[in-house]
Amino acid sequence: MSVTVRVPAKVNVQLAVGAARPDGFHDLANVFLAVGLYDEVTVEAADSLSLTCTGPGGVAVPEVPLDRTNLAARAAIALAARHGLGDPKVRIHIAKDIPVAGGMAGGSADAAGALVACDALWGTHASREELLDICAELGSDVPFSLVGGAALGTGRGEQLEPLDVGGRFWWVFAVADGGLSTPAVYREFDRLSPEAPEPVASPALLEALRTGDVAALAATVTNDLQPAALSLFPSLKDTLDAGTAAGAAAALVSGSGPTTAFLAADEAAARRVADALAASGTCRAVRVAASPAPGATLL
Ligand SMILES: C[C@](O)(CO)[C@H](O)COP(=O)(O)OP(=O)(O)OC[C@H]1O[C@@H](n2ccc(N)nc2=O)[C@H](O)[C@@H]1O
Ligand SMILES: Nc1ncnc2c1ncn2[C@@H]1O[C@H](COP(=O)(O)OP(=O)(O)OP(=O)(O)O)[C@@H](O)[C@H]1O
Repeated sequence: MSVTVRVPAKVNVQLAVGAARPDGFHDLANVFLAVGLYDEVTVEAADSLSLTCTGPGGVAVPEVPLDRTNLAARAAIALAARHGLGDPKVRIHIAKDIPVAGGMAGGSADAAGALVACDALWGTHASREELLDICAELGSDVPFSLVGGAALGTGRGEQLEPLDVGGRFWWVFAVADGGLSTPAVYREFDRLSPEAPEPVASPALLEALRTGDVAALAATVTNDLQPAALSLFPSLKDTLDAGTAAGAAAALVSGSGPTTAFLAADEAAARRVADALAASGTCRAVRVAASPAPGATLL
């Protein structure tokens, strides 16, 4: 028997970042929105833990580790340990469609997917709270990958409050040539903003989400990590400019980057922006997706 779980990517429509905490993390006001780009995690019983990963068209994805450091493997190990199952005897396959190291929480999605899939395979019946606890141990973005939709993340982003979304938002994502390390971007943030104020969610942005108002959301999206990502990856400015010139309602770096995100008025506008970005030569690939999207879902 095998179990497959589908998990979404995310974009941060507001990422307000405070000063570094003593534990090295940063307090956030992190408004997550799940978008309709998905990885699928399939698990089946085996003699020992093993992992495979393929991208679109079944090609290998060399950036993704296939050992026990992979977040999906770590999720299986954590669930098995909590339930006294020892080393997990499971074969995990990740069908990856979320850009890797792109600031879209692809690894986090795989962790949430593997957790839900193993829980179903093993019949461990973990409660929602237990699943969220394990997610938070695995990474700051992982709890949101489990719940999907839209949520305000506080603390280091792991404490979630679900948010209402009153409509559909269309996005274009420009995948950069190369990746950015999340810790490196946070370190650059510290260098550029040593006196960062306490992060606060924007009431106008939450209202724009609640009413499904694209123009209002476009006017209120912000990412405090954007200057740091641009400092480490200056050519992202060309991508942002190309999307803006093509008529995007808003252009921003997605999370810690280097994927850039463009909010469009509707699906037709998103397709036009995507075509212009693809022709601009400022990015490696372009994806169109709608939000919100559901969290980890058993198929
Ligand atoms: C940039 C975002 O993707 C926005 O959602 C997240 O804040 C990053 O979440 P993530 O990749 O799940 O991050 P984690 O795996 O928890 O942490 C990786 C590293 O990012 C930095 N980090 C992460 C989250 C946070 N609130 N403050 C941080 O400073 C720390 O250096 C940490 O060692
Ligand atoms: N299942 C996984 N999928 C992708 N990368 C993984 C996975 N497990 C571990 N990694 C490692 O994590 C790094 C970051 O990958 P990921 O795609 O999660 O980045 P990201 O989208 O920038 O994450 P975030 O938005 O949460 O900061 C990769 O370079 C890879 O070495």
